[in-house]
Amino acid sequence: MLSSEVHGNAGEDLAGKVHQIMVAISPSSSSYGLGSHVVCLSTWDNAQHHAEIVDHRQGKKGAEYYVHYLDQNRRLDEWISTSRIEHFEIDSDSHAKSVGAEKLLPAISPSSASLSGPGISELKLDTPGTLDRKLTRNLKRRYDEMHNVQKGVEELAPIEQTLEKEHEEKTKVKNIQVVELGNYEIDTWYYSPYPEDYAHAQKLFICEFCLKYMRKRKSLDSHKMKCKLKHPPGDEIYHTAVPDSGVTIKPSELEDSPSTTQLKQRESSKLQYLAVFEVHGKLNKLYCQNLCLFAKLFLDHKTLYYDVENFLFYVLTELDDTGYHPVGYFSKEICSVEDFNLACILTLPPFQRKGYGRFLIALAYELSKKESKVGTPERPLSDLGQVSFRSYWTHVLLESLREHGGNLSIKDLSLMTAIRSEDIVSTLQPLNLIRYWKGQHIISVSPKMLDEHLKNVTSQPNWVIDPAKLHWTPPAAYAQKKPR
Ligand SMILES: CC(=O)SCCNC(=O)CCNC(=O)[C@H](O)C(C)(C)COP(=O)(O)OP(=O)(O)OC[C@H]1O[C@@H](n2cnc3c(N)ncnc32)[C@H](O)[C@@H]1OP(=O)(O)O
Repeated sequence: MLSSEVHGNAGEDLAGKVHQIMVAISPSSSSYGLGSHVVCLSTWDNAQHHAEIVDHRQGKKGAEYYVHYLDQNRRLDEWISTSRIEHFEIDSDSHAKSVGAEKLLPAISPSSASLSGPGISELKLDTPGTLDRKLTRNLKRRYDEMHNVQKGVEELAPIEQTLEKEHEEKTKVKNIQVVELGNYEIDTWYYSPYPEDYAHAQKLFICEFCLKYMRKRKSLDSHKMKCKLKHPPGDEIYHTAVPDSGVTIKPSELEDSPSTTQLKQRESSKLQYLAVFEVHGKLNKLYCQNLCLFAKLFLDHKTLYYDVENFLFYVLTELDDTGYHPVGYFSKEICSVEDFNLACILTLPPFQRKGYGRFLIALAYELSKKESKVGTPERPLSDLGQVSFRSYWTHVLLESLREHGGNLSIKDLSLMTAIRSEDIVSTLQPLNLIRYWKGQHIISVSPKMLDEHLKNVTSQPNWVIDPAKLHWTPPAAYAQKKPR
């Protein structure tokens, strides 16, 4: 496949530029000033929430406000009409202070209050705040490290604070509201720095094979006639078939290239054929840039957009008789000095909570095993990233301990699973399976404790990756490859 077959865009002539958010009308024409605090009815649960006015504009039916719900993730920010604003909070400062304090410890645990909204049906978060008040600064730092808690802006170094504030300012209003990809129309979650001509389109049309983005359906239709890609432009490194029930078909039971008849048979028996493609950032730059811009619509934090050359992208696809349709991906730095085995991970919203995130995480660790390395995901982790990694680590570690009768050191476990020691400690400690003895952490576990914990894990399918079926060469060998 030639990389020139990937049709168009990414940065276009504006590569690397991040756009300013438009402010449609001046603050004076609004009855709620920017930054003021209100109580309003959200559209995602129709309940009252404290919110902050982030932006405003003149809509067809009057003033509209872009609000950030103070106790929620930014993916739930939205434009609402004045009729949804129930009242204005005069004492916004004191409220802001209390909310700021609550936001310090967003640790995620499987118990406690749940949260809902688009794409987030049951995210469970610890009720924060109480713990914070009891911790000294030192203890809190240790707690944060242990639990992957992200720092508040005020805790960052000055240069990081400036960058963080700039990032917040530039990305505070979601620019593109909807994307159409294949058979799906997907509501976006966050701002993405598409080039100026596209950055403020209400909706973008995206070719699901080359990820070129367009503003008009007719452009997409004519593009489809020309685009020859039927899968991501790279090498297939793994395939498997999974039934809807989540039980794995052994890769050995799969023929190498399924025929249309076989695919139809699978369809009737509700089998889903999955394939993962490795796409090299240097060999297929445009595709990878388009992928990053698209992924940013669902990733809150800074991510790479244009400097993709030093990364590999592992794109998970579902196969049907029209082609390989992307459902998620993760990126991996070719040479990570910090032992990161995954930079960014995304499952597209329509495919979330089906086990694909865990499949991709498991794949990232299988690649680390092939490299004889231990790995860890790049920080910061998003709330959904944390919950997914913690679930994967918990499951894999408990299973390994059960298999070996609990008689393993942290180092043994790390070598066996490719999970970094710090992640092992932070996973097993809250389960009371770690003791601190003579200055070190040691695993302290009985079969009964393991059985108890294992009863509570995994509601999602757990697709096992068969290392023997993984066709993959560690990245060092890529230095010699030429663009295709
Ligand atoms: C290093 C980084 O990249 S951090 C950034 C991570 N990426 C993002 O935040 C982008 C947006 N989010 C996503 O793309 C997805 O939510 C992912 C990739 C994090 C997870 O993908 P999914 O395909 O939904 O994950 P999957 O179905 O395998 O579930 C994994 C675990 O997370 C849990 N989980 C996933 N979504 C949710 C949710 N909304 N609420 C509660 N739990 C959830 C699942 O229940 C499962 O745990 P369990 O087996 O213990 O039940």
